[in-house]
Amino acid sequence: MITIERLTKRYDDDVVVDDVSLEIAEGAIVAVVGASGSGKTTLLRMINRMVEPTSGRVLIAGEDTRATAPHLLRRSIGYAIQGHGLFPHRTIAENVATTPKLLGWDKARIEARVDELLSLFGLEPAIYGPRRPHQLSGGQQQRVGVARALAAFPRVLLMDEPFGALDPIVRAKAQADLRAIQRKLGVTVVLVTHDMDEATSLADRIAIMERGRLVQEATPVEVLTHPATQFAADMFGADERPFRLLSLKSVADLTQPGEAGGEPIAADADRREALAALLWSGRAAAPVTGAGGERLGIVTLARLVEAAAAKAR
Ligand SMILES: Nc1ncnc2c1ncn2[C@@H]1O[C@H](COP(=O)(O)OP(=O)(O)OP(=O)(O)O)[C@@H](O)[C@H]1O
Repeated sequence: MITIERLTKRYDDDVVVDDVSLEIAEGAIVAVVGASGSGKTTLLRMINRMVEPTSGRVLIAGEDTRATAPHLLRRSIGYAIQGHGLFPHRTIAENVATTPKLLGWDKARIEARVDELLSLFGLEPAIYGPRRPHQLSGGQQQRVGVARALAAFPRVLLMDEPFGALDPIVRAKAQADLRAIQRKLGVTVVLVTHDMDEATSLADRIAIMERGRLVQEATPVEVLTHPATQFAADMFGADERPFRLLSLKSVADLTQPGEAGGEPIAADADRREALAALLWSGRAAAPVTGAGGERLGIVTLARLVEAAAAKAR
């Protein structure tokens, strides 16, 4: 749905994005990761023409982005950044309404859309709509930033470290919200992040940048188990890899018949959580329960340890 073809950006003699080609499927979440200065933000900003490529092109739904004036293109592509970029003197409702207003939607339609989005992000419209950004917490502002980016039904959402400033608990909630909302709206997301857990848990595919070049583009499992370069391996941390691999799948299909005592583990819990629960409580197995609390069997420490090995994928 987004086709990036031989995209290059040069500043004088500096090649900051170097001949990058990438296909992004409709409705996918792609995380772009890489060291600081590797060209992630520049790549992202070439998609909505905030930065004009030196050469190469971007197609969205088959259409060359150069066919549309940049300011019009940006109305059809959501953009959310760290620090939210909210207009401080506008209310939350006005912030979310920014693009619909530019598009000339009528008042009733804008109001309905603002209410819908604020509710979707767990912000009561009557309470938060009239407030100014400084009257919200960082996590709430971040959600407004994403709501604003989604207001005019973009097919593409670009996110540059949108959760970077959030504490781990709020961040996990924001990531879960994004996942749920993305699935609901079917929007294609390109997400620049420094957080490898975020990349592995949120993204369908991970694009790894190294000095302007795209060195690997693959699923999280592939990136973890078959990193294309030493740098790609280092990025995901040798000592973290087994745990990240475990976090990609639930315990459901490791469940086996048997009896075990103690606190049960939900079948949809991820395997990393299950391993932590067993290690922490000093058990070799735990009961597994379904959505309705029914017993499905047990998961053992041994199965989890087996599943953490690269060859187990
Ligand atoms: N307008 C510009 N003029 C000159 N050089 C630039 C410009 N914008 C970015 N660069 C350079 O391009 C390189 C890539 O920058 P970019 O912001 O894309 O990297 P990044 O991977 O997003 O980094 P970070 O993770 O630190 O945000 C950097 O070396 C940066 O200094």
